[in-house]
Amino acid sequence: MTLRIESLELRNFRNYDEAVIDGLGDITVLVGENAVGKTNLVEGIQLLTALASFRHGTFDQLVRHGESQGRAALRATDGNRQLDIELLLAGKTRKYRLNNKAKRPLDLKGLIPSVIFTPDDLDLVKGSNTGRRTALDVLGSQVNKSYYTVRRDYEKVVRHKNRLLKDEADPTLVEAIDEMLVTVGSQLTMYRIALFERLRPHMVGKYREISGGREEMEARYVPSWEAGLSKEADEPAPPEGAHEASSTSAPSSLVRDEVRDALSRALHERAAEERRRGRALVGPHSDQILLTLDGQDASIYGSQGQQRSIVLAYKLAEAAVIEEILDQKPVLLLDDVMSELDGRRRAALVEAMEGGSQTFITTANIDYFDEDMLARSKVVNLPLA
Ligand SMILES: Nc1ncnc2c1ncn2[C@@H]1O[C@H](COP(=O)(O)OP(=O)(O)OP(=O)(O)O)[C@@H](O)[C@H]1O
Repeated sequence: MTLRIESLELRNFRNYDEAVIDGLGDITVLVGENAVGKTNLVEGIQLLTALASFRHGTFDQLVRHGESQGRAALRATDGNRQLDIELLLAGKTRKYRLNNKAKRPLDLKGLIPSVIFTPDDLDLVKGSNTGRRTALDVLGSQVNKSYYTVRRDYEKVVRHKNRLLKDEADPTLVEAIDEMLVTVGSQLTMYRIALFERLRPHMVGKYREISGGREEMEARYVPSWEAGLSKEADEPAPPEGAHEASSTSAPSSLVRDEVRDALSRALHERAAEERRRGRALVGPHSDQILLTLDGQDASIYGSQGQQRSIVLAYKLAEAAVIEEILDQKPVLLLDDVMSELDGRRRAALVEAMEGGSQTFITTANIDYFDEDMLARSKVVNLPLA
């Protein structure tokens, strides 16, 4: 059964010294003027659910200025069990506890999944591939612990390789690290492709709904070694029995071997160039996610409104995939997005909010919400009295 957050507690977290918000229901509207701490609250919930922050800062930034330690905690229940999740911050470190027992972030992933939507998410379309890859990886890490570890391991390998290339190390050392890069990199690519193939149809469908079918949106994952292989790799992989392993469809061995070969070949072909340029060029850290509208690059040709629709479709697709894989609706964290959307898009968002997900939405202007909705929501005025 889906877990619902009942209460939140913050101590020396961002601009909060002590804050308790309880009696939370399906929809919580956080209202307040600029800089009162609406986004900080949403960030706290994201750290306790997705175990990551969309701000991608260091942990010491989360601690209230002038303090050495901070804490964020939530209590959730599904009617049967009660969970207390706690994040303890000290200096640059963070520690999690579940029901008073120390846990690694990995242990808590997927327990209470969440999807966050902020105005900065427009960068998903307009910005670089790095942002799109990161978004995919954050989703993958929430729904599959192996995805999380593979990605972490891959980042270590690339860091190591970049150090070797920068130091102009002996090519045999680079070749040795390339073997590891092929092993871990092909796994990460396969996880990404499988997850992407789950996400894509939801995205395309949601976009069609939001835009009223005026144009066709498409999304494509292009591995760094080029489009040649992506046709085979696009084949949906068969699920692998176990709930979690099937979550991002473990790759079939045929496709896995092809990915390994293509990656290995590209590394070999571009080894001299990598040495010359002093950095790793081939691998999933250079893969691309292309978004198009009627076949044209949406980042270049899409209007602001079309780009917003793509982001909204992406976020709704994320929520759908999480529900599909984890069999529970994610918490929706919507930070100041109403003002960015026109009537049709706002309606799509409200429909999603009313689809059974627990939702936290921030706004500086309560007028964006109709009375009906406010009557069904818990309205929290910030700053707290
Ligand atoms: N570590 C910290 N210690 C103390 N204050 C902080 C810390 N980090 C951020 N702040 C402050 O928190 C305040 C509120 O930030 P937040 O982003 O939550 O505002 P907001 O209510 O979402 O505002 P807006 O409507 O403008 O987006 C800012 O004034 C910021 O300087």
